[in-house]
Amino acid sequence: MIEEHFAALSEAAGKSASWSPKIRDWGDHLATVLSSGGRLLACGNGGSAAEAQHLTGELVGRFRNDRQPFSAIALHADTSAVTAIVNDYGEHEVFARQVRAHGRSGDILVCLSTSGGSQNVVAAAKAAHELGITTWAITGPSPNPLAALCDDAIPVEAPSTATVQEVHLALVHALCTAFDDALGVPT
Ligand SMILES: O=C(CO)[C@@H](O)[C@H](O)[C@H](O)[C@H](O)COP(=O)(O)O
Repeated sequence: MIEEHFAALSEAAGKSASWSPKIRDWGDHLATVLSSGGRLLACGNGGSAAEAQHLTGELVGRFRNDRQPFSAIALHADTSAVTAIVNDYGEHEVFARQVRAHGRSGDILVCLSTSGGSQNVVAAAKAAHELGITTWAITGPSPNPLAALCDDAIPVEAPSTATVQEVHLALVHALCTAFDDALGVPT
């Protein structure tokens, strides 16, 4: 089973290289938005929450070398806001309400979901559309509701949730590479 896990990861990661042109476009757009004072929001559940926070951490901190910090928020990470929203408005509102609080027209929302069907993430994408926020989905196999709803999507065609999540981390790092390239951050 362990050997099969690595074989599945290797196959899925290899296929994902075909997304390089789109990731380059995303990195260019992200650099334009964040450099002009915009913000990136990211959301996901469980392992995808960890990937969302990984992405925002790279932007607020740094990725490959020193550069200015950028505004990026992982929407699961504020435990006081999360618990209050779930308690007062219901679990499906947990990300959508924070999109309305923190997002502005022209910002970018990255939605991570292995199933592409988590209702709280779908609700966040819908709230973003109402505000003129660009939505990007990073999901498991297509078709899925999130990929269909968002402005653009990278669906990872892999058989298990674990493999999809592992490829999502590689995509997050690829996006950070494209972002730093666009900004001319030295290697
Ligand atoms: O990490 C794992 C499984 O590997 C789980 O925590 C998983 O992320 C959770 O079940 C999520 O709720 C799944 O949501 P999603 O990726 O389908 O949107």
